[in-house]
Parts: sequence; structure tokens; C-alpha cells
Amino acid sequence: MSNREVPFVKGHGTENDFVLLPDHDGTALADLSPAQVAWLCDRRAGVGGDGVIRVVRTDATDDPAAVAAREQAEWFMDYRNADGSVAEMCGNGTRVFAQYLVTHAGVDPTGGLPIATRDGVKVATFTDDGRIGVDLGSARVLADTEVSVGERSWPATHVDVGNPHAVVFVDDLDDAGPLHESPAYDEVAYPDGVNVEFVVRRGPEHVAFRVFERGSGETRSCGTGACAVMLATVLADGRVAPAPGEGAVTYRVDVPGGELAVAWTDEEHLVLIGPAVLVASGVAHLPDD
Ligand SMILES: N[C@@H](CCC[C@H](N)C(=O)O)C(=O)O
Repeated sequence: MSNREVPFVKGHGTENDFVLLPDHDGTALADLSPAQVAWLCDRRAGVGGDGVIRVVRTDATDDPAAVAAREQAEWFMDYRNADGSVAEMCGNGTRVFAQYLVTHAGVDPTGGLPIATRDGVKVATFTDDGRIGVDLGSARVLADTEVSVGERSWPATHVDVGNPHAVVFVDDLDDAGPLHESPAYDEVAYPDGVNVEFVVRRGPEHVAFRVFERGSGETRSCGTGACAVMLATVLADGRVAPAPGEGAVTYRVDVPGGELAVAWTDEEHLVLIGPAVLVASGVAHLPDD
């Protein structure tokens, strides 16, 4: 077996951590396999992370999502889960990606930084206090559903944030017990799997959740999950989307890895806000398949 030397940058958003792989001109890593992604995310045998983000220009890859976004965005976030599967979106990943572009690729975020994803173009903005917000667009609440862990079952709200979520309100964050494997879910409602959030209320406009991510297991945070949780909660609170010109409705969303905020600015826009930091860089010795 031979190894390829692959530069990487490691970063996280509220401890949802990613291995970023610079491949700006698309020549080095177009053939990255699921097994190689799983190795990169392995916390003992590899680098370690909840996911891998390949950083590539939209005009340097033939991924259909990047091709479709070429007029609007220079950069494509090619996101993979820790098991090597491809996901449509990663909210915290977009924030870490924006941090990378500004600090490592010389990108000027003034006026908003467009990022192409498999769920369309998302615009990141840097706040005065050093956090990064990303407009994830609209989310849709679909039919009620159910999830279970062992003998316990809960009603859940199906929320589509570009990727699939099941939001479960519980009395206590420990109610679901250890999450070593995915909660059971309705495979008709979620033919491609689901991210499951267990949520408690902490106070007015303030919630906390644990998450089991499709393809990555229990993680310390999930940005799209925070948006799904916020939307399910705000609707359960009987509120409606702010009309144009009204101020945003903002909820604080705590996760095991820190604190996020989600602002509902109008029917079409949920903005995920929180810290994003780059913590290391190096060279991975990527095994061949
Ligand atoms: N951690 C992410 C979500 C990553 C994708 C997810 N596991 C999926 O398969 O849909 C986030 O911050 O949104």
C-alpha cells in the first residue's frame, strides 16, 4: 500500500469538527473515495473529524451543484460525512469553510461570501464580534413522524433544511441514553437516512439539543440541526415568520460543544450564527484505496 501526501487544515464550529482539504484547482482530490474520507475522519488511525470538506473552485469541478453555481459563487464546499457518504448540506461546515477562505485563500468577505453547496448557494457574513453567520435559506416542516431508541419512542417533527432532520422534544437530554447507533426512524419518510435531534427548552427563545448525525454518529453540534430545532420550536411557540421590515426572531441554541444562535429573518431565511475556528494544519499520509 502506498500513501499520498495531502495537506489539510483542521477546524471546528462549536466542536463539530472537520478536516478541510485544499484542492483549489480540482486536480488533487477529485477521486477521493469513501474509504479515504472514513480514514481521514478516524480519530485513532487517521486525522479525526465529523466530516471532510474538500475546498475546490466551482469552475474546477464538474459536480453538478458547483457547475450550477458558477455565476454566483467562486468556491464549492464538497462535504462528506465521517463514513464517506455525501450530504447535501452542513451548516457548521459552511461557517468553517468561510473562515478557511478568508484566512487561507485571501478571500474578502465584505458584502457577504457566497459558498456553493449541494443545497445551493449560501452566503456567509462575519459579525463584528468575530462570529460567522450563514444564511441557510428556508427550511420546510413536513409531516409528523416518530423515532425510537431501544424500547422508547417519541413523536418527532420532520424538518427539511436541505438535509433531513427529525426533531424530538424530550424532558431531559439524557432521555435517549447513550447514542452508539442511529435511532430507529421511518424509512419511508427518510429514504436516505436522517439526522435526529433531542431537544429541551431552557427558557424563552432558548433551547438545547443533542444530535445523532446521519453518517457521523453523535456529534457535539450540528448547524442544520440547530436550524431544524429552532424552526420546530418557534412554530410550537405559535409564532409566525417576521414580515419584511420587522426584526428577526432569534433563538439561542445550546449544543454540547458551545452556543449557536438562529435568526428567522423572514419566511425564506434562517441564519445560523456562531464561532468557527481553525486549529491545526499539516500533511496527511492518505492511504490508497
Ligand atoms: N454537521 C452538519 C451536518 C452534516 C451532514 C449531516 N450529517 C447529514 O448527513 O445530513 C451541520 O452542521 O449541519
